[in-house]
Amino acid sequence: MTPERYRRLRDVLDKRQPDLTVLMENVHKPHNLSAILRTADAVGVYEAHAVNPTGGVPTFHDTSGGSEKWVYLRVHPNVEAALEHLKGRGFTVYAANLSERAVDYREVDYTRPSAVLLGAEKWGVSPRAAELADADVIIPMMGMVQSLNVSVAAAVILFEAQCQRLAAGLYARPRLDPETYRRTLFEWAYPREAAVLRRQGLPYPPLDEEGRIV
Ligand SMILES: C[S@@+](CC[C@H](N)C(=O)[O-])C[C@H]1O[C@@H](n2cnc3c(N)ncnc32)[C@H](O)[C@@H]1O
Repeated sequence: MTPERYRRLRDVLDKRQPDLTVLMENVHKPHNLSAILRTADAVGVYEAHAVNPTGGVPTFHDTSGGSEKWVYLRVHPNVEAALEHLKGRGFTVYAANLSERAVDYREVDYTRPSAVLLGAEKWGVSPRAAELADADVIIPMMGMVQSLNVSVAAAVILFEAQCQRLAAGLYARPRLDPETYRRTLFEWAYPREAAVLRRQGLPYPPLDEEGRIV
């Protein structure tokens, strides 16, 4: 761990947004999942969510650019559990959904705790997930094709959120609580050591100014 690398990790962590996330409902193609995580990393999502009925760990593709190392992914067994988890943490859930009731995605205030729900490649957001979400948002389509690729839709909406959050100054100071920040920094800086300590149930040691284990 060089001091430069340690500074870079801190710079990125300083911009992480614990109250902005995505929920991928049965987005099963590894290249789509990976592309969404890559965008999530770019806008500062701290933890992303996926509903995966098989309960398995989603697989990644090289389109992720390694972003699965920097964005935690929490997998839920079904949409009910995922929505309960997010709403219990104060998130408003916006379903990116091509429905009659959907509002233009730019009308939403993403500076408030926001989760963007994305639907499966073929079927879109399920009726149950749409029913549980707080609102539907749509990216207006002016062409012949009805919908965007799911990872493209995610990028359009997440970068609107980034734009609003930049204007509101939400990237100007660290947003993670100090304990989460400290824990995450250790896991990013020393992933192998962190995994061993976790398995042993031991706490992470502190790091010095230059990122060395004390
Ligand atoms: C390929 S689309 C699914 C199309 C599906 N036939 C449908 O009717 O929803 C995959 C996902 O991308 C998102 N998406 C794609 N285009 C969108 C748009 N114009 N507005 C909002 N979300 C969109 C939605 O979350 C959608 O579930």
